[in-house]
Amino acid sequence: MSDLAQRLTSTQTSLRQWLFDKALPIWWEVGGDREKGGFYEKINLDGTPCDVDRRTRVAARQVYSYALAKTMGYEGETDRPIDQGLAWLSGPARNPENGYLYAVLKPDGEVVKGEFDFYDHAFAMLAYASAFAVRKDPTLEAAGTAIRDAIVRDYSHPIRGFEESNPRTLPLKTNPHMHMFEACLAWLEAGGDDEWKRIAAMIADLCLDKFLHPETGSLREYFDGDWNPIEGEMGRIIEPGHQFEWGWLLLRWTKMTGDAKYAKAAHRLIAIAQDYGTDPVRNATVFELWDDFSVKDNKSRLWAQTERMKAYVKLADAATTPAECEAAIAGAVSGAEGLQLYFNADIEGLYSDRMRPDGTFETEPAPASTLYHIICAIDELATLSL
Ligand SMILES: O=P(O)(O)OC[C@H]1O[C@@H](O)[C@@H](O)[C@@H](O)[C@@H]1O
Repeated sequence: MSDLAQRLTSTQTSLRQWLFDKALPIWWEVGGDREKGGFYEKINLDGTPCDVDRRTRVAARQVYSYALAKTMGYEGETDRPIDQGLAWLSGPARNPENGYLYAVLKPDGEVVKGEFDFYDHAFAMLAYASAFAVRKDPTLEAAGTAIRDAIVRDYSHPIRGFEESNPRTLPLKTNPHMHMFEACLAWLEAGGDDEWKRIAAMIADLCLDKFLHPETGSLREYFDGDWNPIEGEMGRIIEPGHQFEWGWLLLRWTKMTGDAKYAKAAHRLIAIAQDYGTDPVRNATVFELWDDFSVKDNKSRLWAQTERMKAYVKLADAATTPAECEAAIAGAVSGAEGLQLYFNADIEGLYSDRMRPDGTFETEPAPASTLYHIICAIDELATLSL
């Protein structure tokens, strides 16, 4: 067995064990709030729940995580966490007057941030898609499409894409579009209707036409109302984690559409994130660059390592030669080894979120929102073989 094949098998095995034996149990047994419903936002490093304000995306992401766990063959508890997350989304987090979701709640359900947040709604649609994929319950499809149709009705940009609020506030952001795209792809895979396809196609083209820098092919974050990069420093920010994440999505979209232009864009995004946004010394993808590819913020968050893995898995899948495939697998394995650096908490199943530029980690509670990234990357890695 080659060295790479050995590293692949070893990361696949140890990550799956960590996920099934440690992480999924603790993020339900401790992370699920049996009393007030929903999920705790974080778990303290001593293994106790950290009962701070809750972002709605956390309940949505936990639904996704436990639905995916079920499809991965995890035999622990999945139905109860899925039910508890869905109950939070359709209960305390939902404004009964208009069906939109509040973005942040106090643990007792009091609304902290009630304004429309496109990002959290994208995750709610992803949650319904993943629950629908494992249950085929038509009420889940109805809930997901109801959110989508309301957003199309109330928040469509006059030309294409979506607004952040109505009336408009700027900047417009690529990040929620990325997660809307992700939700659309999840719905298409789960058998959703053609409107998901229309929106996915619209976002993919908006990405290629406007989000990407016409000369360098990098993806920027913040835009004015006409989809030009916003003036000043904000318009120059590039997140390597997002280059990988869009790369992963665009490669999936290439497979669905057969159109090579999306793959070309994805290859470039992944190369940028690797060459300029990944520190070989720490084996860590960093947080932010400027659009000339100099480093803006050298800390490394866990989620970006999972995006690196996911992007390389899809590159391996799309490879046209054995050498290309092997290089992509090497990228995925290196991402997996980078991810494992974050699994350094005393209580297994918890993790660090932020690595400092010197390679040490911030000591802080583990965020629940990260499990969704990890499980997706582990599931993707499991598809590789050498
Ligand atoms: O910071 P949390 O909420 O855990 O999310 C982690 C990250 O997820 C990614 O998919 C991106 O959307 C990032 O912008 C975000 O920061």
